[in-house]
Amino acid sequence: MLKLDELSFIRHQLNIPVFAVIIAVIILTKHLLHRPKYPPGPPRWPFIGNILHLSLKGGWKPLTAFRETYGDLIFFNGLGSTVLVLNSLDAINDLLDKRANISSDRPIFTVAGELMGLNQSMGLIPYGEEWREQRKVAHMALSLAAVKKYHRLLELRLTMGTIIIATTYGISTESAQDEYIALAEETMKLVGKATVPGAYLCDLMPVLKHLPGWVPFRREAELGRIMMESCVNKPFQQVQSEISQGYAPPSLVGDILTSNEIAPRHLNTVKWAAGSLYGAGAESTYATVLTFIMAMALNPEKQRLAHAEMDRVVGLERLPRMQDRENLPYVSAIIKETARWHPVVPLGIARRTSVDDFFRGFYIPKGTIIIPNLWYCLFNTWSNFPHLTKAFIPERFLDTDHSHIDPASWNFGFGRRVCPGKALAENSVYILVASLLWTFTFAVDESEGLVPQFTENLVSYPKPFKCIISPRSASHRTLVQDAVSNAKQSQ
Ligand code: HEM
Repeated sequence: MLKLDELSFIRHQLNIPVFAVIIAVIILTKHLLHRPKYPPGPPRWPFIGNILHLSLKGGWKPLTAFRETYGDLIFFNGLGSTVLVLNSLDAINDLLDKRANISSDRPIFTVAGELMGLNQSMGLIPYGEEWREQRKVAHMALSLAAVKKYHRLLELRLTMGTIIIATTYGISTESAQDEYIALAEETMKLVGKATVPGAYLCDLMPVLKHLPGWVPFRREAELGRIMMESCVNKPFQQVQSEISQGYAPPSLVGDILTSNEIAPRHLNTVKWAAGSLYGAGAESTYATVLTFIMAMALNPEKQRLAHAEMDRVVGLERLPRMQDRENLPYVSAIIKETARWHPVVPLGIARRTSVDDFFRGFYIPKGTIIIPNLWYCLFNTWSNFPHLTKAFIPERFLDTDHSHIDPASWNFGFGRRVCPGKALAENSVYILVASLLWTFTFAVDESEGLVPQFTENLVSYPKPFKCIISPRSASHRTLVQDAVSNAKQSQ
C-alpha cells in the first residue's frame, strides 16, 4: 500500500496525465479482481449486455447451441435482468431441489402475469403464503390417495380437460365440452405463447407496459385477461350457484365450499387453485398423447411388440384397465421413452432466485431467472451415440441395471414446485396410451411422409401431421363402439 507522501513524490516525478492513467488502471484492476464472477455466457455489449442473445423463439435450440461453447451453466445479463440456463440434470437438481429455499420463485412475466392476470394462478404466483394455500387446495384433489377415486372416470378414456372439469367442478362432460373446454383451449394458446421467458420485449423492459392500449402486444394482453377471467370465474360461479340452489354434484370446489367455513379471502384462493389445474394439466397430457401417436407411426416394429404384450396380458375381450399396468412393462417403457424422445415441457417452467447466492463458485444475483434446459439434458445423456439419442428405443427402460434415468424423476419438475398433478397425469397417460394401443394401429401415410416437428411454446407438442389410424380388427372396433355407448349411458 502506498503512503500519501510517497504518492505525492511519485506525482511530482511523473506528469499529471500519466499519473492519472496509473491510478485509473489500479482502480480498474481492483474493480475487475473484486467483480463478482458470473457463470460464462456470450460476450456482453455495454448497457444492453447480452440479454438479447436470449431469444427463446427457437425453443431449446438456441440454448443448446450455446451449450457447446459455454458448458452446463450459461449466464445472460443486461437491461437489469439476469438469466441462468442449466444444461445438466445434476445442476438442475442441485439448484432447484437441494436449494429449493432460494430457487422456488417464478419469474415476473409482465405481459402474461401482470397484464393478463395470470400471476394469480398457481403456476406463476410468487413463492409465498398464497402459493402455499393454493398448493394445499390442489393436494386435496391430486394427492396419490385422492387420485385413486378417479380410476373409474379415467377408464372412460376421457380427455384430461374433461376429467379436470368434471372432478374440479362436477360439470358433466358434454356441457364441459360446449361451454368450457373450447374457451380454455383458446386461452391456453395465448398463455402458452406468453409464458416463454423473453416472449415479449415488455418482459425485459417492463416500462413498455405503459404504452397505449392499441399497441399489438397490449391488445393481445387485454384479450388474454378477459379470456383468463372468464375461464376461472365461469365454472366457479356455476358451482356457487348450484350450491345456493341446494344441489351441486360432488367436486373439489363444491366439497370445499360446502364443507368448511370459507373466509372470503380464501374464496379467491380456491377459485384460482381450481382454475390453475385445467391450464397446467390439460395441454401437457394432450401433448404427451400426440407425441406418443407420432412415435408409434414412425416405429411400427415397437408398436408390434406393444400389441403382442397387450394381446398376451389384456386379451381380445376387453379394454385395458388401470390394474393391468404392472403387467404391461413394455407399454410402460413406451410411455417413458415418449417422454425422453420429446419432453413436452422441454425448458421446464422457469424459476427465479430470491437471494444473492454463489452456485458452483459463480455469483448468481437475486432475481436471476433459472431455465432448466431439460431437452439438452436428455439429449446429452446419450450424446456419444447420437443415433441412439434420436431413435425411439423403449427397451432402454427395460434394462435390469436401471442405467437410464426414469423420466418420472425430471418430466414433472423439481423441488417444492414439482407438478402437483403428477399422479393424475401418469394414470391418465397410461390409460389413454394403453387403450389407443389396444384398439388401433398407427402408420405413416407413405404418400405424405412424416418428419417429426414440434411447437416451441412452453408446452411443446407435435406440429400437425398426417398418419393413418386403423382399428386393429373388426372385433376391436365393435368392442370399442360398445364401450363408448355403455360409457355414455352411465354418465
Ligand atoms: C404429462 C402431463 C404433465 C407434465 C409433463 C407436467 C409437467 C409439469 C412441470 C415440468 C411443471 C413445472 C414444475 C417446476 O417448476 O419444477 C408443472 C407444474 C404444474 N403442473 Fe404439471 N404436468 C403435467 C400434468 C399436470 C396435471 C394433470 C395437472 C393438474 C391436474 C398439473 C398441474 C400443475 C400445476 C398447478 C403446476 C404449477 C405448480 C407450481 O408452480 O407450484 N400438471 N407441471
